[in-house]
Amino acid sequence: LISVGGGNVQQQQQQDFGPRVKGATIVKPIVFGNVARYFGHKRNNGHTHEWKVYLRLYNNEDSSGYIKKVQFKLHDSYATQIRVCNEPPYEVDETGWGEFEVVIKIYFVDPSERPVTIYHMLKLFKIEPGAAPGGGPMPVFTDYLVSEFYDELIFSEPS
Ligand SMILES: O=C(Nc1ccc(C(=O)N2CC(c3nccs3)C2)s1)[C@@H]1CCCN1
Repeated sequence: LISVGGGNVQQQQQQDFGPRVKGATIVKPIVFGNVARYFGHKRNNGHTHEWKVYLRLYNNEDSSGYIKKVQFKLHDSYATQIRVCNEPPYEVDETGWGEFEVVIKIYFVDPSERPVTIYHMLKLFKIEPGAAPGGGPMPVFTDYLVSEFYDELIFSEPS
């Protein structure tokens, strides 16, 4: 569970969750992850897959009232390593050849709510037991792959 810092929200009413009750806790379910598709061959630039990394509210609820922006930090070999989404959909479409960690950072409308950082390991290949030398797992390029996780943003209303 991801707790969003102790914002002094009640005075500013920055987050529009509707009427606030003292001591209440607001839970916002989120989904983040990536989808990937194998091109079926290696391109001239060495890229083999297109992929999309994303973050969304679980039920696609409107987040504009309390999420200001979402940043995706890619590997430093990508042009513009930090991709910023100032409104939904919070996603980055790219191509590549390998898997690496993407750092997702959620900034909130209320400046007193600290940003939340999520680490997602980009997944392109299914690891399946294969005939790798030494019998280890053999990465398989499947045509389409989804690697998706659930979490919750917890906003605690100071009592
Ligand atoms: O793969 C891995 N790291 C990767 C980092 C970046 C990757 C990638 O796909 N690309 C760089 C990007 C561009 N190059 C030129 C213009 S954009 C396409 S892969 C690690 C290493 C071993 C296990 N996983």
